Amino acid sequence: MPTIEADRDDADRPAAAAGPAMPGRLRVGGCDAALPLVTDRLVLRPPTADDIAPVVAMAGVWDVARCTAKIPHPLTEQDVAAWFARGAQDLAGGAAVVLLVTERAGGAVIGAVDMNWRETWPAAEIGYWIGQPLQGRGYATEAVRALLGLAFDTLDLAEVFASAEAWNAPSLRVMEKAGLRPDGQTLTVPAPARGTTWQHDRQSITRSRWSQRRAEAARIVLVVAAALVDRDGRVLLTRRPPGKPMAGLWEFPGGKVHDGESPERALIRELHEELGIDVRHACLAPLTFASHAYPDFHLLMPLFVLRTWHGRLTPREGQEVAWVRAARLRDYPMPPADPPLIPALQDLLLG
Ligand SMILES: Nc1nc2c([nH]c(=O)n2[C@@H]2O[C@H](COP(=O)(O)OP(=O)(O)OP(=O)(O)O)[C@@H](O)[C@H]2O)c(=O)[nH]1
Repeated sequence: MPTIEADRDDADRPAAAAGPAMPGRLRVGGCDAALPLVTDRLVLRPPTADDIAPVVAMAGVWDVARCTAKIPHPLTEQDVAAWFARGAQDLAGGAAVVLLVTERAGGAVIGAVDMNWRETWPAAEIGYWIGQPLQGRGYATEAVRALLGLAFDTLDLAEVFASAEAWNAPSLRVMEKAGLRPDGQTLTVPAPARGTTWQHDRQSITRSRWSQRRAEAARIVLVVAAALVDRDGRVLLTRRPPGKPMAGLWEFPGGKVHDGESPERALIRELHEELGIDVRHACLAPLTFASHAYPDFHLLMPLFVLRTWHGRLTPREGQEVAWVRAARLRDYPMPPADPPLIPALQDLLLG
């Protein structure tokens, strides 16, 4: 039975020890600790014994195991316990990290990531998997981005690489979205579930490229939005149409502020374009704002409250609309920037 992570001989480590020291131990817990990693939707934390059963249930599925370089099939509780023990040892030794991917809301374990810099320092190899019911929601990309932050910000590594089979399009897409690119090297990778090895094209990202992407992502995009409130105190949400980023999510009507426009003028224009209504500047009451780091830009979005407008409200872009009671706003899935706006609206409307 292959183990979940093959033992590796530290003597094989390249002569990196001649240069600066390998990163030290990562501190876990506490406000200034490196771990856990927290993202919009996830907490990435070291495993505990309570996680063995859920991990076996998820990673024991053939369609998960067959794509990884670590998971044997069938998978036993002993395999997972050994993997966790090895992870704890590596974490303590400052050589690698194994983190479970858990949902911030509810704390359920949904997958795992690992990063190993023992043999490859000052580069690191990463791996990731998400359990089947939760695939396709961008969790792996979110987790990998957090791992890159750990690699470059905290551990000061020079490069991070990963690889996947050419048929594993979802995994390759995760790398692409996280900024990794094919670098012309090939890797021989174990495939324990299949009892073989694979030749993979390696994909990587250097620290300088990652810093450059991060600087681009810090670009502030000013978007302005309105909470239209009707006579019954309900709030208008509109649904992002198919084909747009974050399609299907419910948001406040509005849009980007163009060069030379004030936020109020931009909002008046957007509300006319999107909903066919005419709005007077004096009817826009500033309420609160959203400030959120999306992967490729930083959103700054003032939210105005609007109770009076002229004209018949008509969704002009084919978008779905809903009038929602303040107490029900959280029932509507929104872009990640929006939920922090809800308490201010509820305070205003529910008193
Ligand atoms: N209007 C609006 N945009 C929001 C909200 N929350 C949020 O994250 N956004 C983001 O802010 C940006 C709004 O820009 P937009 O609506 O003018 O642009 P778009 O991407 O839909 O299309 P466009 O670039 O073709 O104009 C989008 O990235 C959108 O996802 C919200 O509540 N209302």
